[in-house]
Amino acid sequence: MRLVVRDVGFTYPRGDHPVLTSVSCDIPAGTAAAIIGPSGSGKTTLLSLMGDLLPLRTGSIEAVDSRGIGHPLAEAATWVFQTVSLLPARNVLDNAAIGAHSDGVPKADALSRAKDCLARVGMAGRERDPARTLSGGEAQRVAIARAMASNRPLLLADEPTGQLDARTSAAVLDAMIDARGDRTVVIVTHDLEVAARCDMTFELRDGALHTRPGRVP
Ligand SMILES: Nc1ncnc2c1ncn2[C@@H]1O[C@H](COP(=O)(O)OP(=O)(O)OP(=O)(O)O)[C@@H](O)[C@H]1O
Repeated sequence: MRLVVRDVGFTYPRGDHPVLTSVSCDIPAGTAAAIIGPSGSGKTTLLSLMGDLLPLRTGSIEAVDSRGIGHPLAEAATWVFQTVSLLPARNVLDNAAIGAHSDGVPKADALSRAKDCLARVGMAGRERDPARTLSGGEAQRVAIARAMASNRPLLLADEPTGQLDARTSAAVLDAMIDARGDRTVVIVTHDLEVAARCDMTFELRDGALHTRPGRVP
């Protein structure tokens, strides 16, 4: 799914100044894009607009398929949030399968996909553990596996590896990016190492996006 953002501005209802003034970008299908920028520059705000978690008032954001047909952002997007939420009493496998299953993937397929994605993020062998027994970084990896296992064509991730050490973070990101297929991945991060693993990097500064060189050769 191609993501086309045009002239997006945004001011919070009680905000005294615009967080975003004129944001534009065009992210082709199957691309992993990083959004970096100083704290408070509006990265999470922009990601929330991309996933229709905040109402868009100025500009446009479109998720367009290969036939040029636009799709509702809320239906196209799956999320990895900064603060992970898992169902604490359910096991790791059920948590990882829940996104795909609730989107209509038959249960057996959802479980098998979830198992594969858990292995990719280094959680093989932990499938039967209750989610409440996981560390923060393990829970974060299950949330990433849950998003990877879903069918949705747009993966929006807000600091997805913030609780992982550098080595695990690199391995998990590579797994997420390598498994993207046609899925478009947008990652908000402070970490330039994370951005360097993506195909494109945008810097959000003074309310606008600036393109930076992408993946480090
Ligand atoms: N609900 C809200 N109401 C009013 N202002 C808000 C709200 N949420 C965020 N802001 C403000 O909007 C600005 C951008 O916030 P946002 O969380 O998008 O930045 P960010 O770049 O993701 O920051 P960080 O890197 O610190 O997570 C900040 O000045 C913040 O205080």
